[in-house]
Amino acid sequence: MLWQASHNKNQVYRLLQLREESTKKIRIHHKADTAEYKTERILNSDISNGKETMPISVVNGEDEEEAPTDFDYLIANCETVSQNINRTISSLQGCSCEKDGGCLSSKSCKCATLSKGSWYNRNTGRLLDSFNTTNKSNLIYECNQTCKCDVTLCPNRTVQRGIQVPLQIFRTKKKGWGVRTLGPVDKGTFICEYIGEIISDKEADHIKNDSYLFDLESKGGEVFCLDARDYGNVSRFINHHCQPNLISVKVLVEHQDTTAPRIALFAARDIAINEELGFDYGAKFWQIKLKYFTCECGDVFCRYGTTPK
Ligand SMILES: C[S@@+](CC[C@H](N)C(=O)[O-])C[C@H]1O[C@@H](n2cnc3c(N)ncnc32)[C@H](O)[C@@H]1O
Repeated sequence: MLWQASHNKNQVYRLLQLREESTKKIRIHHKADTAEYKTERILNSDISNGKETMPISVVNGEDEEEAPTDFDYLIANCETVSQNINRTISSLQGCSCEKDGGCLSSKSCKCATLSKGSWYNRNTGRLLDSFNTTNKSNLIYECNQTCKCDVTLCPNRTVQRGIQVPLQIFRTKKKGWGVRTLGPVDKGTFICEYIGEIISDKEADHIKNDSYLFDLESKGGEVFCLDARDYGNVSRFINHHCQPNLISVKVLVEHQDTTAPRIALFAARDIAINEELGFDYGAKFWQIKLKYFTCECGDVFCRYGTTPK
């Protein structure tokens, strides 16, 4: 009887082992097969904990890594030491447009005049093709707290309205975490802001992990960087791409100190559902990082891969 019991126990154990092995095989088989059959674990249904306008889920169909928890999710830039940024309300210029009537009309809207034009489509809020994204000193002045326009109707408040497209953090094959869109996105759509801690360029020279830095490149005055290592949002997971589907635009909202603009990421072209998002980290990043790893963007025109074209 004892033998029988232990025999049965062994059998059950072996059966369980076999089931586990076959499950593993199925998972591996599916992994090697088409992406559609991948077993994807939902690790977090909203890493922002309700802070964003839309939930940001985290999934992993590649390895055993759990959702990242080593940073604080913020939806606005922060400082851990006070920086020399002019945030006085008296230096803020706003428009006197009634309701939404005049906003974005260069003739009467002060914010459009400061922006040297109107750069958002008044119906969709999308960035217009006419905005020159290659000139990094171009700035968009969104309407602010001193403007007379109606906040809900004003067409010059795209970035301050927050994320409007469903985004997901997912495990990539070769680049750690990445971000993709769960719906199709039209060219010019605001995707998300690059959030981080505002630090001076001198502080940036001495930080241990420089992988999450975004250079604010100011001409004259203080030079700041955004460091998303410890404080950031979904954008800290967006990888570099040599032919990116995102472009960055400097935007001023609640203060107009041009040395510390907000960084908004917009769709550089139409983006397909489930497509990974990427922006160009710039030559400075790769000058340092090429000593340690090469670009895995996989584009035929990749500039920093193992076989640069
Ligand atoms: C701002 S983080 C992006 C999120 C990162 N993948 C993660 O898992 O947290 C930048 C780091 O991601 C990786 N990365 C980003 N783009 C890459 C690329 N095109 N090729 C290889 N690694 C990349 C590098 O390790 C880089 O230092």
